[in-house]
Parts: sequence; structure tokens; C-alpha cells
Amino acid sequence: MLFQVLSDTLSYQLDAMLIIAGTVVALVPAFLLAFPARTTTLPGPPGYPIIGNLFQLGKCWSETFRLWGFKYGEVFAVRLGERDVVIINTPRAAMELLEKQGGAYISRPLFHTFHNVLSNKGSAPYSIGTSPWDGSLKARRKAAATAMNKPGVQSYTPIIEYETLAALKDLLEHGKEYIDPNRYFQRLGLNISLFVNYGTRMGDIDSELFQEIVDVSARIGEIRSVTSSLVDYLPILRIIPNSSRNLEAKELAARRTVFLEKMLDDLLDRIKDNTDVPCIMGHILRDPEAKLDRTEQMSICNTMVSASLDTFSTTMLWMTSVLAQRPEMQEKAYRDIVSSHAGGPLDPFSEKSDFVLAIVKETSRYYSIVRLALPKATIADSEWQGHRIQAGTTVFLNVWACNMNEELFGDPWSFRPERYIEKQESDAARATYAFGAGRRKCPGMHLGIREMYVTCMYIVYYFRLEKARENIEGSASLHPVEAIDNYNALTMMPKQFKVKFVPREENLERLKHVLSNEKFPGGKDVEV
Ligand code: HEM
Repeated sequence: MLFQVLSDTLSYQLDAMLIIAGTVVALVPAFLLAFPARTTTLPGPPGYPIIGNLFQLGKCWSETFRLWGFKYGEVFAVRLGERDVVIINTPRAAMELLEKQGGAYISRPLFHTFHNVLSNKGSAPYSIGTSPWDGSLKARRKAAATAMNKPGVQSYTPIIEYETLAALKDLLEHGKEYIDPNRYFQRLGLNISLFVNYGTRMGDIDSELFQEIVDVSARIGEIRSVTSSLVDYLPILRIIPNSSRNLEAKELAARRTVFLEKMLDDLLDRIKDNTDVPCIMGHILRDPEAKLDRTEQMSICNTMVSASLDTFSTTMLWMTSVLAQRPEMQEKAYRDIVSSHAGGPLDPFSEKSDFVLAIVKETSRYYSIVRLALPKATIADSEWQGHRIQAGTTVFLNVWACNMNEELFGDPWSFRPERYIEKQESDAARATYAFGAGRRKCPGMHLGIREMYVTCMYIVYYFRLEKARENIEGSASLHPVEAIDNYNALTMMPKQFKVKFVPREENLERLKHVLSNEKFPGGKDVEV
């Protein structure tokens, strides 16, 4: 009897072991198949089986890639779990691959969490910046980009002025105390996009809708960031269907659909009543020939609401932080504004102050807000110094490393706006890579630079910035790597700081009057 029990137990154990061994043997090829072969012959750092280089990237991937560039070259490859990623680390390489062989670099890769869980092709479509290259993307990009070219941006002059003065009025009122200026810049950036897209604006900074858009966009920004999700690189982790990250992504998608649908439907109502003003979506909805369906319209709305919200406000935060800590730079900018207008009225749109424009460019260079641009995908084979990069490869343009290129900028670690005014040997040295490069470069660049110029000029002209004593941690608080708040976000925000906006004009009633812009240039101050 005892012998029988022992024999049965052993036999069960043997069965169990055989099942486990069989499963492992069966899974190994499936597992290996899930990890496609290398798509490039480029050199790169050695990694580990399955995970590749994933756990060697440190807290700030763009800085690690910059440093690896000294060892592995201007263009190299890393293995991130299942995918090869080519890193473009210098302006010269960006020119060679993204401009000269640019046709191959025109697409965007798909990522599991963002493209499969958060987005779908129905009610939560991809934005322009996350869409692979196809006919629909071309049409959406054209509709948005036409409105943001130089003449388009020129026509938004009244709204940029209106919104900037509205923000300054709030800063005059609330900025007597030390404040975190972030939401004032967020509303300013968002309102300009809302106007360009829907012909409307959001009045109240405390409104629930504004808070909702800001909150949802920031959290989606993190999910969208290529540095935040292991599951995007390790397919094995996707066997957990209801992970907290998946649930969060689904919840955010649903919340985003609610406000995007509402704003589009409100515009349709205004079109019916003939109370709409010229804007991107109005153009599309009124055009009987327009070929864009509702999903594509939602994609444009999604893009316009999210594209400038954090990019503009984050650049303005760094700029405010630098100026508040460097009063001599504020005074230099103030004197330049005064002298460049030679006693005439203040004109923010002719960009007369070279020094203010230089501050805008230097801030976008030095702080490289979107450090790895948006990921690119190749659609054809290309070549770098004899190494092949196959179609279907993911590519990160290291904006940060390009902006910190010593060959081009000489002293890249100094925050020195003057570099954009001094005579330079090449035009490239006047560049900033903050807006990316190649055929998917930011189409909102002119609009973004215009918004930042006007905001900087008005702030410096009307106020002196003072940073709160408790925030001043010397140069560390301005360091472009150490002072970052969240390395996994899409935009690199500084750690929170507080600043006072002290009016230069002593007569506050007069200043209030100057900042009062009579009427929303759309004809009607629409509260969304
Ligand atoms: C203000 C500062 C801004 C910065 C620093 C910035 C930066 C960037 C970067 C780095 C990219 C990726 C480019 C690449 O992959 O090479 C991008 C893409 C894009 N940006 Fe901006 N951006 C800004 C403002 C804006 C504004 C105001 C808009 C429009 C309202 C906008 C619309 C877009 C769109 C639609 C794309 C995707 C383009 C595509 O994939 O074809 N951006 N931006």
C-alpha cells in the first residue's frame, strides 16, 4: 500500500515536471519569435538577453544616450526589449538621415499602451504626432499645418495679444504674492490652440473643464512618453490584461473623448447659428468637399488641444525661472525692448527685440523640452556610414544631444542668449533642435516661437520677476538635467518653484488699464 502511494506521488510529480518542461520548451521558440531579429548593423552598447539595454538607461535616457554617443558614434543602436532603436545624436547625423534620406524617416512607430490600450481608430483616434504615415495622416497634417504656416500665424496676431494680456492681468492680480505660474502659462497656450482650432477660448482659470484638460493631458503625456512603460518593450508583460496602467489608460481615453466631443459639437452648434469665427475645424466642417470624417476631425482636435499645452507652458516655466534668478538678464532684455522700439508704441509682432528672441531660442535649446522628439519609424532602408538601417526600425532623434553639441555651439552648457545674436560661422549654429527635424518636424514651430516671444516681451516690459528665497538653490535649480521634475514625462518640466511678478509701473490702475484688452477678437467671448 505504502509502495503504491509513493509510486503515485512520484508519478504525479514526474507528470507535473514533464508538463512544466514541455511548456518551457514550447514557449522558448514562441518567446524568441516575439523578439524579432536586429534591424540594423549599427554598433551599440552590449545588453542582456530579452531585456537588451532596458535597465542600463538611468533616470534620464537622453543624457545617457548623449554620453553613449562619445563611445558608439553619432548614430548607434540600442536594444529595448523586443525592438531595436536607432539613436541620432548629432546635428550632422540628423541632417544626413532625417533631411537627405528624409523620405525613409516619415512614419511613427506603434507602442502597445498608447496605440492599443489608450487610443483606438474610433472615438479615441491617434493624434497627428502619433500616427504612422498614410493617406489619412497626410490629409490631417495638411489641414493643421496650413493654419500654422507663417501667414497663418500672422493672422492670429490679435488673439495672441488678447490672450497674453489676459494672462498678464491675472499675473498682476495674483503675482503680488509668490505663485507657481504654470497654470497661467498653460491656459495661455491652450487658449491660443483652442482659438486656432475651434475659434473659442476658456475664460476662467479655475474652471472644471480647464482643470480636466490639463490633468488628462499631463497623464496621457506620461503614457505617451517612450521612457515610461516597460510593457511597450517587453511583450510578456502584456499577459496582465487589467494592469493598473491599462485601466488608467482606458479611463483617460474616455475622459478625453468627453471634452473633445463636447468642444466639437459646440462648434457645430455655432456653425448652425452662424456665430462661428474662422478656425481650422470651422474650415473643415463648412467645406462641402472636405474629405475628413468624424474620426479624423477628432484626431485634429486631439492634436491641437494637446500639442501646445505643455510644450509652450514648460518652455515658459524654464524661461521665467532663469530670468527670475538672473536680474541682469531681465534688465538687458528690458533695455533692448525699449531701444528697439525707439520711443514708438510697443509692437510685439514685428519681433524687434533681438535679445528677447534670443532668450526664446536659448531657452528652447538649453532645456530641450521634448528631449527625444517624438519617436520616428522608417518606411524604407537607409544607411549611415556603411551601416544599414532597415525599413520598420524605431528611431529616436536625441534633441537634447543635438542642442548640447559642442562642435556646433562651442559652450553648450552655458545659458547664453547672445549666441543667437553674435555673428556665426554657419546658420546651423543659430539653430535650435527643440522642434525636431526632418519631415515630421513640429509644424507649430512658428506659432510656438511667436507665442513665447510675445509673452516674454510683455512680461519683461511690464514686470520684474523675483524668485522665492526658499526655492533658490543656486545654479542647481537651473540645471537642465538635475532640475527636472519627472524624467518619464513627455515634456521636461522644472521642479516646482514660486515667483513674484512685481510691476515696473507704480500706478497700478494705469497698468490695469493698459493690460485691459477690450474684446475677444473672435467677436464673442465664448466660455467653453
Ligand atoms: C512651443 C513649443 C513647442 C515645442 C518645443 C514643440 C516640439 C515638438 C517636437 C520636438 C515635435 C516632434 C518633432 C519630430 O518628431 O521631429 C513636435 C511635433 C508636433 N508639434 Fe510641436 N512643439 C511646440 C509647439 C507646438 C504648437 C504650438 C503646435 C500646434 C498648435 C504644435 C504641433 C505639433 C504637431 C502637430 C506635431 C506632430 C507633427 C507630425 O508628427 O507630423 N507644436 N513638436
